Amino acid sequence: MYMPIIQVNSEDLPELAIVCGDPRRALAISAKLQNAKELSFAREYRTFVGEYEGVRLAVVSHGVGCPGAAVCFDELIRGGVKTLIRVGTAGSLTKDAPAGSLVISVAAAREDGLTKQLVPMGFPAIADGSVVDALTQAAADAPGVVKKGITVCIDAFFTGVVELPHKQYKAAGAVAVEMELASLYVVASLHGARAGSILAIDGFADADLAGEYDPHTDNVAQAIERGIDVALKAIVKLAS
Ligand SMILES: O=P(O)(O)O[C@H]1O[C@H](CO)[C@@H](O)[C@H]1O
Ligand SMILES: O=c1cc[nH]c(=O)[nH]1
Repeated sequence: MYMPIIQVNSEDLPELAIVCGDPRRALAISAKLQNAKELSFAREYRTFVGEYEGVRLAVVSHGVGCPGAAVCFDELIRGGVKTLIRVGTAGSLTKDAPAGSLVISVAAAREDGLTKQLVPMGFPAIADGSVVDALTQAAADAPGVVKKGITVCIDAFFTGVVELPHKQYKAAGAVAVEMELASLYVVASLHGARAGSILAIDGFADADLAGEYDPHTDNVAQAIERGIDVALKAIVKLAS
């Protein structure tokens, strides 16, 4: 079966996948695979396949925001992918997870516009327990701060004239903010796939904590690198 948006044939897709926003990050992850092969680069969707420690996986970029990412997740799952780990970046809501930390997301608050068009708002956007466990075990030896918690998925990155709900989610104990996990968890649940995520913190998203935003530091780059390594180790655990 041909997946018309990501432009990949289902016959070429393995059952495990790492997904990420940035096509350049997909390329960087593919460089850690054996026998890596690029299948397509259509719009923001760049797809590689390869092996890591003998396990076949795909690495696919999904771009920024739930609507575009959901198209990618939907096609991957319809193409036979059964397990997806998102390796992303996020803004922190807690002093306990400063820039350079890693966050394992257990569930996402649905502050996006897309998933309400798929399921009623009462439906939770939740990570799969086995994926969370695999990420937690894989991260046990990772240096630096690794925090586990609820994340917020929201469409707005910059503020307009309406106040964003970051303060309320921070007060409720959410740990980080990003832009695609509601769609990943909802689409995976709707189609019987399992999904989870590890996020590198690139600054504070809450105005009370935020300083100058610079996601391009060595500290953040190293956290992304650690997140990729944790996700690859988790993929191996989930394959067995
Ligand atoms: O680093 P990625 O995976 O792109 O994730 C985060 O970064 C982007 C915003 O800069 C959004 O896609 C957000 O979810
Ligand atoms: O969505 C995102 C991603 C990274 N950092 C943020 O503050 N927000």
